[in-house]
Amino acid sequence: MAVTDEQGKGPQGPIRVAVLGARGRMGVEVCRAVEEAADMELVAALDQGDDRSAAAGAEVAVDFTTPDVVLDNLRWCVEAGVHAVVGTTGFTGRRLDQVRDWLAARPEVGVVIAPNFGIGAVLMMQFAERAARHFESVEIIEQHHPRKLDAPSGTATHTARRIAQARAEAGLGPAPDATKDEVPGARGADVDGVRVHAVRATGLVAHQEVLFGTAGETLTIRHDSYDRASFMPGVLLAVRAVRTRPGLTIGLDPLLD
Ligand SMILES: NC(=O)c1ccc[n+]([C@@H]2O[C@H](COP(=O)([O-])OP(=O)(O)OC[C@H]3O[C@@H](n4cnc5c(N)ncnc54)[C@H](O)[C@@H]3O)[C@@H](O)[C@H]2O)c1
Ligand SMILES: O=C(O)C1=N[C@H](C(=O)O)CCC1
Repeated sequence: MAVTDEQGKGPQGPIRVAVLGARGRMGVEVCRAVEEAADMELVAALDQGDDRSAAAGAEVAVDFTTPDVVLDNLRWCVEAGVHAVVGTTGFTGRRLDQVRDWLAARPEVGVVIAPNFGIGAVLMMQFAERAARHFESVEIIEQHHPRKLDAPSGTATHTARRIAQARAEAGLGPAPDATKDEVPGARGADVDGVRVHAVRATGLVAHQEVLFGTAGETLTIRHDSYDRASFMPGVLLAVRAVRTRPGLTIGLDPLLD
């Protein structure tokens, strides 16, 4: 593994980065950001059907593919000793345990999996977690472009889990809801007891509102990504950090702190 300093410019030069999903909406943006970063070098830009072994020369692989292929990519990275930064969604608790198992056999490898690399989105989730114990009601409304494959979004699912955990720790029960008669789906998905509503519309990129309510007041915490450029500072931050963070890091929070 290459020896590099904190900025990535070590005796062996810039951080060698491979991008998986390079022709996708995020992949194109990540390739551009890596090429523009003075301390990084794009050594492989791979998409479906390409030979993955071209990424073996990378120190860090960035994966923005699809939930059905990401685990296979990640397993390959860990086994090849390539650190991984993963933005692809679909990580259930079981999938994360699977990644931990692979990492146990390669403890020097680092993996960062973040449902959202937008700094504003990371703060929105932190604020929502902090507010959670003060409000009896909470619902999440996420809005995305219509070509998105998964619903609800990884960000909304992650936010809901964090809110549910904070509510449980505060001893809050289920949010009040008298609904008896429901058109299926009208009340959204139930993620750990938190209702999540997924909107898809042309013109949107990635947006989320967390709506809290209690007697006489509501609090809305909202984040908007209008452009995929919003994710790039977080992706580059993770690429720089992952080499010195062996094991699994979930979310960008520990890197921001
Ligand atoms: N964490 C974040 O901040 C963040 C931000 C945006 C999107 N996402 C997530 O990233 C993922 C990708 O989003 P997108 O909008 O770029 O999707 P996309 O469909 O535009 O791109 C996915 C790309 O992966 C490629 N691909 C499929 N199988 C592959 C394989 N086996 N190897 C290499 N490439 C393969 C596809 O051909 C495609 O080019 C989604 O899960 C999305 O939810 C996360
Ligand atoms: O465009 C997408 O797809 C996005 N996916 C992530 C999610 O599911 O939360 C992050 C936001 C954009």
